[in-house]
Amino acid sequence: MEEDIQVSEPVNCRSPPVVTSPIVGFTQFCFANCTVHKFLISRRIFFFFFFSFINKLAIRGILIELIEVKINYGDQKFGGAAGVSRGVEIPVRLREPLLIGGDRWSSPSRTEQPLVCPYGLYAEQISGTSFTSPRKLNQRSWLYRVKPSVTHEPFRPRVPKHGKLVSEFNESNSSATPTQLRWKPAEVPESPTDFVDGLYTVENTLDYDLVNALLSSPAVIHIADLCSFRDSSACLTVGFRFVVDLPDGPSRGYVAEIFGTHFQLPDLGPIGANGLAASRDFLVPVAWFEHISVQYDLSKFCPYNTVLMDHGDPSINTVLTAPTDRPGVALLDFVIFPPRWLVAEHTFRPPYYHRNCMSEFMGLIYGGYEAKADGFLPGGASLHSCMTPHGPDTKTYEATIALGNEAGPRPISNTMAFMFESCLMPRVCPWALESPYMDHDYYQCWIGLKSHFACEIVSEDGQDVENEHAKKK
Ligand SMILES: O=C(O)Cc1cc(O)ccc1O
Ligand SMILES: [Fe+2]
Repeated sequence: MEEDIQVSEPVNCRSPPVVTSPIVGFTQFCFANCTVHKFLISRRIFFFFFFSFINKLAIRGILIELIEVKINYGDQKFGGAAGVSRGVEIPVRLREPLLIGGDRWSSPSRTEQPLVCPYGLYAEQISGTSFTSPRKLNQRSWLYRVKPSVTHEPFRPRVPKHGKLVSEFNESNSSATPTQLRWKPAEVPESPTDFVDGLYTVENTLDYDLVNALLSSPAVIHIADLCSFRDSSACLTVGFRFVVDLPDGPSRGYVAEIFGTHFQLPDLGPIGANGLAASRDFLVPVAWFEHISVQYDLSKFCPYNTVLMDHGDPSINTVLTAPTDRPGVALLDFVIFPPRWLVAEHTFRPPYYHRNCMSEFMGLIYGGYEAKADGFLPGGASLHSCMTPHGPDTKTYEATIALGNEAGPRPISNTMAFMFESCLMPRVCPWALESPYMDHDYYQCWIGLKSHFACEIVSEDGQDVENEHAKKK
């Protein structure tokens, strides 16, 4: 926008800034608790995206998983709280002053709202929680802008032509299924496709009880691959306007959007003060109008893992969590499966077979995934709904058993999978179920699991089990 000026280098921001203008308005009204979208984009776009959630007049948080595209905000300037995303409770430097020209402060020193702000800027508050939220939960930022954000023309609806981006869910556009679902990676379209047209909804979670009881507001999850470096995630705050640019060409990915609570770093409990995602690694621009609220390079994640026996629960690799009112129950956990060493002794090391009362949407950013020898590919996705059984495919199981108990420490490398784990029941959109990329043979990856049951006592070190395997070969 013409009145916007470029103010200073964003702190830690690695990609060079590109000045863009918002040209498209899009307002989304969301009535579900969780929705998953995928998108494919094939051309550079200038995109103005305004997620507006009006149900119960609440502002919510969006998580965008970024793979290859760069996101620039169209017109936000930050001073005061220094671009701290209200969507993520991360202890970043508060009260960072706005830099203009790289060396001068514009943040008012004594008050958020002086009669006239430095440089003649307008002060504008953006509230992430209700005014009266308890202090420890209250989130807001003060922005100092060339012009307040109210200076815009009326919004025009901008809906994708394909009609597969939805935010109001009902019996006709979504259904729940206990079947394990998996999608192959979709191809990036050859025709020019911008972020809006490339975005489509995979699933949502609608919790009627919660909605009816007004305990928690509906939420939407989108999924997308978007970033200029492949290993990055970003947390965007609802209500922010941003521009999506494609400095590195076509991209595809995952966007998860939630409504209900804000993302925050998980408590570390007995892990102690260090480990997992460190707050210092969340890149927060200071005084810049083109930025993502919070950007996080997944390769910085410090994974914890079992060091003696048994396979730990994936929650150990939670990057961000959006809690519900129930302790330990997440509206959405963002969990990753990064490169790491496997060292457990006398242990089945891959993910265990399981049924989870939470639902699991997974995607693969690059490499392979430890539980699937075939079929789960970068850009693909899987959904294991509440209580849906899943686990390693037959090849992985057999290969693991074949290694036996003498398998030494082994690195898992060149991999980055992620999971969106939600307490809500996912409802899948018909176009996702009927997609040509749907892997209709997914169930076959387990059908080959043989019975190794033997009516004899097997020793706990698994020796006899191995013999039994050997006999059956
Ligand atoms: O299902 C999956 O592959 C995700 C997952 C990984 C793991 O290591 C343990 C449990 C789990 O749900
Ligand atoms: Fe799982």
